[in-house]
Amino acid sequence: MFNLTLSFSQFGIQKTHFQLYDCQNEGLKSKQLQRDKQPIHLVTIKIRQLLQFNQTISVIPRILTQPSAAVYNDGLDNENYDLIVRLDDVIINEKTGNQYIAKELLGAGTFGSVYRCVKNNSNFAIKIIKNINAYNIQSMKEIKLIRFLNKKQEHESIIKLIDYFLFKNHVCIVFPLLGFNLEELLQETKYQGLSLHMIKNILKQLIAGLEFLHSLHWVHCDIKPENILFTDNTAKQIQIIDFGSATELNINLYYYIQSLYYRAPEIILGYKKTCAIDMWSVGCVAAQLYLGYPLFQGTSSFDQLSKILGLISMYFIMNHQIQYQLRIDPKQSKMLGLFYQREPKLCAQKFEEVSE
Ligand SMILES: Nc1ncnc2c1ncn2[C@@H]1O[C@H](COP(=O)(O)OP(=O)(O)OP(=O)(O)O)[C@@H](O)[C@H]1O
Repeated sequence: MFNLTLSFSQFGIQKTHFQLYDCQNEGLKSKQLQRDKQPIHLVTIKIRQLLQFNQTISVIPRILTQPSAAVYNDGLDNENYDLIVRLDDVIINEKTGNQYIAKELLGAGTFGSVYRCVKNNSNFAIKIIKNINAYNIQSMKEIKLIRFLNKKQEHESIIKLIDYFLFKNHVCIVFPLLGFNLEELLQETKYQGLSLHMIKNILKQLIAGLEFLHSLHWVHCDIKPENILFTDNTAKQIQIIDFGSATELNINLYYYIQSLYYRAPEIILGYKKTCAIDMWSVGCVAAQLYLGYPLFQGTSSFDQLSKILGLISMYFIMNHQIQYQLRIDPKQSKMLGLFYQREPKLCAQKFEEVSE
């Protein structure tokens, strides 16, 4: 909590709620003003009314984390075990003294929330893992793998690790700040799909990154548009992120991996995983970039499999004329050719053929 001279614009642009405290009454008079619930002019009037009393007003910085109510870890965490982070909170690596100042929430996933932070005028992305034991263990594996990959080669398609530490019982992983992800890019196109030239550029880099990962006998296990980010706004270079689900090739898992729309049939059927499961996801991503929407939108594992079989069997059985008569989207059928090549190099070749 800190004192400041109020300026209305400071409040007008808030996306989430903020709290006002009357210092003369030491926290007794708390007003939670929610922009979603009250029109902004009402909020402004209330602030004006408060100012007329010529009181010193302190503002608790805007909470970036959602939900924002304190529940666990002595009030430090919310109901999802996420650390509650406020604007300008300092996230410190106690060992090195590195201080990162929280600026904005970039995204939230299963394992934690990612914030844009600033240190010495440079931007970083910090993934703050939920305070859950299994997730802590998983995040340590993610750190170990990215360190291993970075050490082998600073591959341009793989995210780099900058720092990691424990802060208020949360594992924090510091990455370079990247640009938008492929899902956000599709959103920008109003889900109309990208040009073949752009898809080709993205896929080449994605396949090169996976080829490198697979050559070291690791499988990413969660390739999807949200985990492929451009390094900056020029939208030229991509990087693969989120190695939290990655596993070594020879380790058998007895639970479902991969996000449903990008899940390979052999995983749904319970067969042993190979690097080819990542290539299945690449095929799904390729189709999505072209079509603008996910090719197989199953509602369950079973439904996912039946959607895959439905489309693939059509590809086998029907010639182009029949496809046209049945009004099958020719874009969909064209992209299906990609699914038969699950070896990165051959897939790249096939893509060249398809996109010519
Ligand atoms: N380095 C980065 N720069 C910019 N944004 C990022 C960065 N890392 C992650 N993000 C954003 O945060 C989101 C969540 O990150 P991430 O996938 O690592 O979290 P997660 O908890 O492992 O998610 P999931 O539920 O997919 O496993 C991403 O989709 C992306 O939009």
